[in-house]
Amino acid sequence: MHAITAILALAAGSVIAAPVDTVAERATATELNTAAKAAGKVYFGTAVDNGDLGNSQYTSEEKNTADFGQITPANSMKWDAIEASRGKFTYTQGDVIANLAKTNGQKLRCHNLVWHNQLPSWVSSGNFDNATLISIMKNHITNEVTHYKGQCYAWDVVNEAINDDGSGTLRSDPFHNTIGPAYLPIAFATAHAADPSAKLYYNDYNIETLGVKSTAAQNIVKMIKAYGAPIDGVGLQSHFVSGSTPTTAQQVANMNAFTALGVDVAITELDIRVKTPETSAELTQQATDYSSTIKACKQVSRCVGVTLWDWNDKNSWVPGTFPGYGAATPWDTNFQKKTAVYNAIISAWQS
Ligand SMILES: O[C@@H]1[C@@H](O)[C@H](O[C@@H]2CO[C@@H](O[C@@H]3CO[C@@H](O)[C@H](O)[C@H]3O)[C@H](O)[C@H]2O)OC[C@H]1O
Repeated sequence: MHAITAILALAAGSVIAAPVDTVAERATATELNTAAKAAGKVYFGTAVDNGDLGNSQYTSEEKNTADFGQITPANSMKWDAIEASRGKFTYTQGDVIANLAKTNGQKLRCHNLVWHNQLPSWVSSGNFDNATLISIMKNHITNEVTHYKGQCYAWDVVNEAINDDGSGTLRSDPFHNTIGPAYLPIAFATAHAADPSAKLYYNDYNIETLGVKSTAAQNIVKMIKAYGAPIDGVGLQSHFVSGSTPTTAQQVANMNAFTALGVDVAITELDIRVKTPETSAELTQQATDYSSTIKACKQVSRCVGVTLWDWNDKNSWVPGTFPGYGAATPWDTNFQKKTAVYNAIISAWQS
């Protein structure tokens, strides 16, 4: 169900096309992306991984823009995929995802430029001095952002810079260890110079409720701005566990702390894992947890959209990463919709 476009005549001779979101439209938007847009959001989307594209059941749903108006490459734009050897840039796999977005009319969230994981060993073990590593990082960012210039709605510029030890300090990784905290504003300023129209995000997990790590992420936003570099948003990854997913109120309070700093927020990697084998009671709880999370984004006007990581249990990274857990997405391993979860998301957008 697409938004009706009304033509509003304003001043003499000037005509502006504006989307009209009517009550009737909101009530009849019955797919994930159409419902999100009817609720005023920019998109509802999903991660897409190149290795999954050989399956026609997968691709026919992946390109269904009624459900997914946005896609994120799960792996193919990461440093190890793009610049596995110093100065040798390979865009084949990233281009496959970028072209899918273009062909299907989906927004592209580009992911990611600077991260301690999936970083080739020539960078992680290179023991470069400060000036050399700054030059390597800037060259990587400039080359990749320029290659995708005009195609990325947003870039996750820096991923997961904060420690998990409850200290709120920056992670010990090659960038922080060598360049210091300034690597963050340098990365954002470099990305902006290469594509001024892409929205630039800091993206992390366990920053979805107020607390030490969320405060550290807020401090990153402040620091980037204090250096005079641009930052447009914070990505709340939202890899949740069913039964201990934060409440709507907790997520809203946290989102508001970020938006008070003048940035957007987005739920960038939503999945809600359950202990496997899953019971029907657990799947009912999971539907409630999806609902709580969507309601939070619905209630915060600067929460621009939600991305699933991934949309189905067959291709989800969860069972391989969190042993004993799975069934984390709204579609099962046979690509069948989990009706309770799917409908809970739609109802939450309509709430
Ligand atoms: O063997 C690797 C395999 O382990 C790798 O898995 C990917 C790891 O990253 C996953 O995405 C991240 C999940 O959470 C956040 O921390 C990050 O922001 C995301 O990038 C991705 O879904 C997995 O497929 O894939 C490549 C294989 O060579």
